[in-house]
Amino acid sequence: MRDRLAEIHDRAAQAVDPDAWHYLSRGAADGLSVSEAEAAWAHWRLRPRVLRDVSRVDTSVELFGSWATPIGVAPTAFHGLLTAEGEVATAAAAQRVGAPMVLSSRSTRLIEDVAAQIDGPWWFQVYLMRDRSITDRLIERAAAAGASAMVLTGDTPYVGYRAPNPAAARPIPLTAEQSLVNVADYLPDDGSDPWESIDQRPDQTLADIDRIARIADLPVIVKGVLRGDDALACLDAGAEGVWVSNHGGRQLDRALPTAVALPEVVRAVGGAAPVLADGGIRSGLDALTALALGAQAVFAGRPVMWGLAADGVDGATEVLGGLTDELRHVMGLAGVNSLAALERSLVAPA
Ligand SMILES: Cc1cc2nc3c(=O)[nH]c(=O)nc-3n(C[C@H](O)[C@H](O)[C@H](O)COP(=O)(O)O)c2cc1C
Ligand SMILES: CCCCCCC(=O)C(=O)O
Repeated sequence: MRDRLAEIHDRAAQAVDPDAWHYLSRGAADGLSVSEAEAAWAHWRLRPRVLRDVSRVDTSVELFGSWATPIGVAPTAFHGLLTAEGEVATAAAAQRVGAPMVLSSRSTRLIEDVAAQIDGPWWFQVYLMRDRSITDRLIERAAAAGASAMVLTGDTPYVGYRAPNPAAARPIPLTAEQSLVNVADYLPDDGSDPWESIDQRPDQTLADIDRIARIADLPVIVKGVLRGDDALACLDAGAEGVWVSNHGGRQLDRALPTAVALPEVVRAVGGAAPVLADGGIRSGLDALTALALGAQAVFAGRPVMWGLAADGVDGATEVLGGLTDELRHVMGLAGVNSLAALERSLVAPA
């Protein structure tokens, strides 16, 4: 899949506006975390089992819904930059593969139009916006449209510093219609800058977990956790899952790679709740490593965006389907035929 992904990546780079490409590719500050994320998975080695019946390898998983694969779509903003159908195309690809889809609060298509593509559950990612009532309405709409969980992103009290493209006229080449599609009806009509109402809210706290769970009447997973003690604090505050992530290296540069932080979080949680993970997942081997380290599901951010940009629904389907096929293949080679059979003893530090 790595070769195929490299090819999709290169075609995507040619297909999209250079400023959009800069937005999706860049990391925060010096870009250390973004460049470390992929390589960190290869610091683990596999300890396969032999003579296990792997004539059928099952990748299905139950996790706030039933899925054919534990490799899902991480929430990423502004898919309208990549393909005309935006998140509607992403959802169609997730539906084809049976992958969990997490819709970003910053989508460029109506929540209801995206939900209509999926015959079953999906999850909604929550950003707490300056005007709390706008966030609350988005949560209510997502729940009404069929979301089965809320993913509260905890690592973005404000957006990390990302060097601008020196040649860019605008940091993100979005139309106002794209960026405000879900919130236009709630904005003040006094001529003020709409971003003042919907910008990130820096005073978010653990108490927001319970608040969101009550508004949605759904489980809340906290995304962006990199420490065991923080995972426990989130669970104590009412979270029903934690998601290990450094936001694709776009928030706090030098934050730990997921491949390093995941074991500490899994140990601390001790099976009390699901642990999810993202960051640098580019192959079935990366996914297998994360799942054996104790993640119940893993998510791809940029690779899905590359697929969308290169080939719309078909491209995103190829990425999700290709990663899943490769996971199935390497599970068999490791001597495991179901996700339940994956366990920590299958991996060791290099
Ligand atoms: C262009 C872009 C936009 C993103 N937008 C969001 C977002 O709206 N909400 C969120 O929680 N995370 C967002 N993320 C972070 C992803 O959910 C995920 O943590 C990260 O992309 C995983 O790393 P990967 O790109 O190496 O797979 C974004 C990432 C990228 C690259
Ligand atoms: C300028 C608004 C960016 C919204 C945050 C999207 C995101 O999480 C990311 O770019 O990363």
